Amino acid sequence: MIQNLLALNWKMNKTPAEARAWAEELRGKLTANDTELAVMAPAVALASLAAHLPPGVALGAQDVSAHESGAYTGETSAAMLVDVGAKYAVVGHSERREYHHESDADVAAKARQAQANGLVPIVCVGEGLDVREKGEQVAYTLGQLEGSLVGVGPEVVIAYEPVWAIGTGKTATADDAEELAAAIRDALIERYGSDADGIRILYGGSVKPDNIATLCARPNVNGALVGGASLKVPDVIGMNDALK
Ligand SMILES: O=C(CO)COP(=O)(O)O
Repeated sequence: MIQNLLALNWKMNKTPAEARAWAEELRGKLTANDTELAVMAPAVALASLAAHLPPGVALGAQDVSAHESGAYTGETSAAMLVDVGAKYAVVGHSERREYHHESDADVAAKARQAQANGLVPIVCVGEGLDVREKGEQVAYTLGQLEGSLVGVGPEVVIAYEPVWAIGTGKTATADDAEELAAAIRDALIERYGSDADGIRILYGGSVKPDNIATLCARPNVNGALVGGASLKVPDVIGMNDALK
């Protein structure tokens, strides 16, 4: 049985003060279940969250540099993220791929760098609307996955996020999510053998308290990567409770 991961991607929302208020509001409200909860916060909010998150809630970054250290103005290294208490780093989110032109090779380099420093990369893949309309979502997404995992070990989380479902209110059906998650699982088994057994595959795209249970009930979907619904504590409690 793989433990579900509820990964909250705040994107570019919340100052450190707002992050602290969110963490304090969350305190005492989480009922224990088998789900791991993790917050992917803006880098400048990580220290504040590390000091104020309820025990057991993990911390993550939304990106990480592909480089160890040095003259890379504006970047944040994996070692810095580990030092501030992060366990995870999202890599290859579709917004990074689109707005920052990150290629699969860039994403793989970031994932390798994360792993080399003990961070668990959450590698994002998923097709756009044009690909979905042509029915080519499986081949496209598996191609992205292959390129994004070059040299990357099995200590990884995969997030399937169809771009057409992100922030649009259009959720993939549980069948859509499972179709891709199962294909991703097969590709991971081919790549890692039995080491793939424990790899969590998340679904992301307009996940909310009222649809998360259905999406994550499928055998190959082991949690969710949530944007909009991660910002308000009652929604987070609702999603966490729904995964019981
Ligand atoms: O991009 C996402 C999480 O990484 C999904 O965002 P929404 O949940 O807002 O659709």
